[in-house]
Amino acid sequence: MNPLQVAVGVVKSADGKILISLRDQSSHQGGLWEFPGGKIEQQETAEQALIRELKEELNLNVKAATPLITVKHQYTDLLVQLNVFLVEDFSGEVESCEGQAFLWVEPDALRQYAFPKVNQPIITAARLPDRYAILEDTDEPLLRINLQKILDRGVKLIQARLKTLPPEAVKKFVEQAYPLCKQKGALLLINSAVKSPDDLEADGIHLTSRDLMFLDKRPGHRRWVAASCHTLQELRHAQKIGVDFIVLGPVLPTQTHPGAEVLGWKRFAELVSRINLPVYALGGMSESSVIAARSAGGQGISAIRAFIESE
Ligand SMILES: Nc1nc2c([nH]c(=O)n2[C@H]2C[C@H](O)[C@@H](COP(=O)(O)OP(=O)(O)OP(=O)(O)O)O2)c(=O)[nH]1
Ligand SMILES: [Mg+2]
Repeated sequence: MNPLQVAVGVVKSADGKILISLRDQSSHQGGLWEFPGGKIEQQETAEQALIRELKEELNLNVKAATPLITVKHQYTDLLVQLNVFLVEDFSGEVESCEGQAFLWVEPDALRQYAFPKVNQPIITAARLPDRYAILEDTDEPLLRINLQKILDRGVKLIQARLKTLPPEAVKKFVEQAYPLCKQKGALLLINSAVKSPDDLEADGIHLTSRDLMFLDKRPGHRRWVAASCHTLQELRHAQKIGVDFIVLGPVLPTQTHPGAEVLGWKRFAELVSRINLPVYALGGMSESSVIAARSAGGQGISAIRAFIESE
């Protein structure tokens, strides 16, 4: 059966708040909060439907929208596909055209509201940025310089992938790095290949694909859990155990692995479409690849060099 196609907007104000509205009691999934939107009509693109629905429901004029995430869900009574857009460019004051309640909410507070079940990955996508920097092993002074470069570039999500640095040096580095990240409003995740990652204070853990496949449930005490994936099997396992977001690659050839087999954007898009999770593209990315990643259904890009080399 073909899913019911729905266009949905994560509308973000200039001060970073997100618009949610209350579904009418009598509607499907009634009484729950939602991101505004509605059914795509015949002969309409998802974007046209989004523009029409946001005008009809809230009197908002959407000026630009970029794809954020697509999720599919089988309710007992209905199969839906939500085509979600990020809307940062709009005009008009929000009005409740259908008498519904609405609220502007901080992204991190979205979890406190009751949404339909399928909305969980949309909430995660709304809270995450479009760039995920990987901080690689190198000697310590350079590591600090690289972290500073990443932070100065405004990247708000960072993975410390310190696989070969001795545990004491990792601990010392993370103790300095975490407060710096906090100061800049950036999240710091520790790669699971680090010895005793649980002893380090940070925002979460980034599982290697190997560690991911060994787990049969989400490491519970972590605020954020991410994972590296290369195959559909790994993606499905990550979704099953409740990982928050994924890094998938290699998408394009890299200087460090010239002959390696890559997915390409087409296969990346296919794989992303099979799961309901935010996915960052890894491998051969530059800052400008964000647009390609988002068009392919991804959350954005993950990279090592792109954020420490000069633009
Ligand atoms: N708009 C929206 N719909 C959602 C969300 N989450 C979710 O499961 N849905 C489901 C509920 C509905 O089955 C379907 C969207 O339908 P809708 O009720 O918004 O459609 P519409 O605005 O065209 O409504 P109507 O004209 O039929 O009254 O998607 C969400 O965050 N926003
Ligand atoms: Mg609607």
